[in-house]
Amino acid sequence: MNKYDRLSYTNHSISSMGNNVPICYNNKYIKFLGVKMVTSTIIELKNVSKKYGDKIILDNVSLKLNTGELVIIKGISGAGKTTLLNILAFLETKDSGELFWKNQNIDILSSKEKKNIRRTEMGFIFQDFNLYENLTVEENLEIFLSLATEMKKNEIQRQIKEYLDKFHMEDRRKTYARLLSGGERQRVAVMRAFLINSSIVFADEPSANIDDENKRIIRDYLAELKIGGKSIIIVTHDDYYDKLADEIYVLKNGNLSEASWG
Ligand SMILES: Nc1ncnc2c1ncn2[C@@H]1O[C@H](COP(=O)(O)OP(=O)(O)OP(=O)(O)O)[C@@H](O)[C@H]1O
Repeated sequence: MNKYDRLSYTNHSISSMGNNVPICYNNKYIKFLGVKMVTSTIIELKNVSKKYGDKIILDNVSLKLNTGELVIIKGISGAGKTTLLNILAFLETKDSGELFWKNQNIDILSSKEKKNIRRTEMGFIFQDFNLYENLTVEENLEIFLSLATEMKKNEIQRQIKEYLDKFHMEDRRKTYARLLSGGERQRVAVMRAFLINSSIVFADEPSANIDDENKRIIRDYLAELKIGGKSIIIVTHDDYYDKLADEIYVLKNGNLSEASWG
C-alpha cells in the first residue's frame, strides 16, 4: 500500500456521502456543494523535549495537525507515544519547546482555560478509561455529556440511545461500569469521545480489546469525523487504521519521523 492508495480509500469514504460529494479533495481544502472548507492548524508542537529522570523521551519533536487530518503514531512499547499524547492534550508538561492550540501558545493559557478546552474540544479514547465504576453505562455517558456540552437532557438521552444502538451496547445500558468487560469499557470510552462535538480526538490503542465488528464501526466513524473536518491522532501498533492516515509517524529514541510507505 502506498500513500495514494490510502488517500483513495478516504476518497472512497467521501464518495459515500450522497449529495455532499466533494468537488475537490487534496487534504488542503474540500469543496462541498460549492462551499470551500479551508483547513487550519488545530494543534502544533514545535521542538518539544521531555525527560523522565535521565531518560530522554522526546527530543526536539515537532508535529502539526490541521483540521480534517488524521495522523498515526507508532513505536515500540516505552517509546513515549502516550507521553506525547498527554503533552498534546495538556495532561503532561513539556520541559522545553512550544505547544500551540489553534495558533495560540498554550503557555499563556490559565489552567482553567486549558481544562475548558480539554473538556469541550478534545475527545479521548484512552486505555485508562476513568469510568465511574458505581454508575451505569448510561449514567456515565449522561454525566460526561452534561459536563462537556450544553445539550438539553432529552437531546442527551436521544444521542446516548443512538450510540448505544450503534455500538451494540443497548443491553448494557443499565449495567454498572465495574461489571463491564474490557472490550465493553473500551466501547464506552469510544462512545464518550464521539458523543461530544470535539475538534480533535486522541485515541490511544482504540482497538485494544475490541472485536472485528466494533473495530470496523470505530474506523468508519473516524473516517466520518475526518471528512467532517475533525482532527484525529491515533497511537497504535495496529495497521488497521493506516488507510485513513494522512501521515504515519514512528517515535524512536525521542525522535518522530515519517514512516516509510509500503
Ligand atoms: N510519569 C512518569 N514518570 C517517570 N517515567 C515515566 C512516566 N510516564 C512514563 N514514563 C516512562 O517513560 C517511557 C515512555 O512511556 P510511554 O507510556 O509514553 O510509552 P509508550 O510508547 O506509550 O508505551 P506503550 O506502547 O507500552 O504504552 C517509559 O519508559 C515509561 O516508563
